[in-house]
Amino acid sequence: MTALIIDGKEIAKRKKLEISLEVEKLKESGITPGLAVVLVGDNQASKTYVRSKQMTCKELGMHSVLIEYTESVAEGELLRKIAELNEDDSIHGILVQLPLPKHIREMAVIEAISPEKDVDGFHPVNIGRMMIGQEAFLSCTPFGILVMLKESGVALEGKHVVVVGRSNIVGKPVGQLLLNENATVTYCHSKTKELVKHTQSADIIIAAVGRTGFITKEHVKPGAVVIDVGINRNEEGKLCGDVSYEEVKDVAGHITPVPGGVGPMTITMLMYNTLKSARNALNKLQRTNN
Ligand SMILES: Nc1nc(=O)c2c([nH]1)NC[C@@H]1CN(c3ccc(C(=O)N[C@@H](CCC(=O)O)C(=O)O)cc3)C=[N+]21
Ligand SMILES: [Mg+2]
Repeated sequence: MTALIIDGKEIAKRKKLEISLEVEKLKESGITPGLAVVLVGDNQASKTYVRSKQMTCKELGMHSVLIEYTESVAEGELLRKIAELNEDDSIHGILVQLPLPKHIREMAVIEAISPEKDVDGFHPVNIGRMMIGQEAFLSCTPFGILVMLKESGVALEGKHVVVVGRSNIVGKPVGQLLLNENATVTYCHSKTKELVKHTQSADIIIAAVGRTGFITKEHVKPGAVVIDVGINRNEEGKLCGDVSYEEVKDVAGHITPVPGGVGPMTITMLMYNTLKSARNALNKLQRTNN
């Protein structure tokens, strides 16, 4: 048996087409969705991601601005820029590329972004709202995973999801999002005992550990859905997932590749969130004009 490959790139392409049509409509109402990306330092991977986000904005007819700082920028300067972007009506989404240099408190920066423009869905207000099932910006990677599963016809209700990894930007929110879909969710992490026992009982495994090839065929129940969130680079700079793809694909029912899986969905949901924020801004404008 060989797994069905969940083609993230293809699903992203369809979603981007839908988004671009919505952008067109919004433009007719006089609003162009705008995304501001803040990049600090010259981390090569960060630069690549940021470029890709900007290209996608352009492709979808959205406005984008890039604000760059050197590694030594003061936290205060960053916070002042964010305050300015919060007030800028041409900007509907603000994204500060992570990670930030050590002298900058990431949480202070994230909390400075207006929750209404937090298209990353990292602000505690959006995380909290998502947790209690309220309207919120959903974190892009978890949101992208949810869309991929739905588009692939994977049922979630009553299914056992095992999330391996508990980061604030992937592990924790993806588990919560799938819990909201009535899945039964287990979180595993570096201190988990007998990891294989847990993952072997999973209908869906979300691998978000940050270690190349960490999930092997022994972890996977035959027919399970395996979502690989890993974006590791090997010595040659090649992108590798957290799943040993070649062996797991013979056991799993569905699998996502790296590249071409979760990554393209992450960027697409960022575009979706920016569109949504622009739509919210238009609605607000129309309410105050009435
Ligand atoms: N504030 C903030 N928001 C983020 O959303 C954010 C961030 N910081 N810091 C870094 C991570 C990483 N991330 C990715 C986005 C797209 C791909 C992606 O499109 N990957 C392609 C391949 C890209 C390549 O070849 O390098 C793929 O998997 O097919 C990967 C990773 C967003 N992040
Ligand atoms: Mg830091």
